[in-house]
Amino acid sequence: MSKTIAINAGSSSLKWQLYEMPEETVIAKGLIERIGLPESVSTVSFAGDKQVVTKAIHNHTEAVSILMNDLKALKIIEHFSEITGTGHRVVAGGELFNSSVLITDEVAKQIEELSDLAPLHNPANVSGIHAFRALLPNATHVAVFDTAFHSTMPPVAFRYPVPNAYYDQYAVRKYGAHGTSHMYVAQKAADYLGKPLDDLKLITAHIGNGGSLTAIAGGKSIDTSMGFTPLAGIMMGTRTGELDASIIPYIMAKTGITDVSEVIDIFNKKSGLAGISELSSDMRDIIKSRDAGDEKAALAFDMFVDRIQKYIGQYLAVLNGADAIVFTAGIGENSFEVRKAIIDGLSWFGLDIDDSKNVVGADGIISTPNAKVKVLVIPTDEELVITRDVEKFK
Ligand SMILES: Nc1ncnc2c1ncn2[C@@H]1O[C@H](COP(=O)(O)OP(=O)(O)O)[C@@H](O)[C@H]1O
Ligand SMILES: CC(=O)OP(=O)(O)O
Ligand SMILES: [Mg+2]
Repeated sequence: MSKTIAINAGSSSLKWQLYEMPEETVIAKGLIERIGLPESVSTVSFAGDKQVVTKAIHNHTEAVSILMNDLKALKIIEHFSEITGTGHRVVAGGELFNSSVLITDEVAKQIEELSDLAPLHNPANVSGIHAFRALLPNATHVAVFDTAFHSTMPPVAFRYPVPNAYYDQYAVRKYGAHGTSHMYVAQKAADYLGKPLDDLKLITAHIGNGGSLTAIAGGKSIDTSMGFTPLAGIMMGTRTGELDASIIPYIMAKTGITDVSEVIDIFNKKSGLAGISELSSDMRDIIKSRDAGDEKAALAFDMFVDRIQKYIGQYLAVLNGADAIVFTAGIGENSFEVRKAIIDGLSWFGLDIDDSKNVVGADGIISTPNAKVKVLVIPTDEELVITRDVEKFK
């Protein structure tokens, strides 16, 4: 018996779970959310109790300190040395990492150097790695990459139509993200549908603060909406998703911004739901304001839904039809409003939501029995996938 902790740093959150392994028993888990927003919330569940603390948490380094402090203060563990394994979600592995690896000084450096491919994420992932390697010098530390699952994409999907030299010399290509989540919910969907994953065509929609859709055939990622970095694809909490690259020099010329990284920073951090609503990046806030009559929040909601519908349309084409669409992550798991708005607009494709199943706490199939393409809600478990990978190195 030994304890392993999985650390999942997202753009707005830090999720962790401490497991007794190999039993996969969850000893305690935590969710630090709304990082960087007013009223961040830290929730720890342990021994049947739930502690919820609301306070400003400015960045992921602060979130990691809170987590470490809680482990001892809440008596979840007596000594840090009880933790013999740590698994770290790393968003970008580039072409260097196609599977999980043991973290050495060299690997930690490489992950840091890959930050250009995930500027909101890899630096946060690295801060968790450094903190835990310093705290637990004798534990097994493993990096689990979001991009690994997408390494099966064919060139027709992962190449950009730019001159070949950019790929050949600089590896400019689509890498995707959220791979552990897409993989996990695809496997679960096969269980729900009662068919082998090998025989299924699925569209998985991981919709959180960051979000991506993946076309999965026979359990393999064949296309995904995130790109060279997690800026691409659907509209997100603070990110633009897809847009015409010509906008960049145009905005620079019009506004007088001279540093291109400033524009990219605006596209990463001040756009998406936050940019259109001028209110919040958080879908709960958007829905509340829309319902209260706020027009900008309503437009933000509608644009968000529109972009997801378009990717579903694309992937129905890429897969030449699909057996099911799976919703997961913060918004996909929790917002029946978002799910309904998306599916109601796709009835021509044989999608039909069952309102009595599309409710708070939905889990499993939420489409009607006659729907040609099934719709499912499956809570993701990136932490479990990460922890299982740590065990392979122990
Ligand atoms: N009950 C809910 N209704 C609507 N949206 C929700 C609900 N709970 C969480 N969300 C949304 O989920 C998003 C965060 O998703 P999450 O997967 O945790 O993000 P991250 O990308 O940081 O991992 C936020 O936009 C939040 O508003
Ligand atoms: C890659 C990415 O956007 O991750 P998250 O949704 O956790 O921010
Ligand atoms: Mg996430």
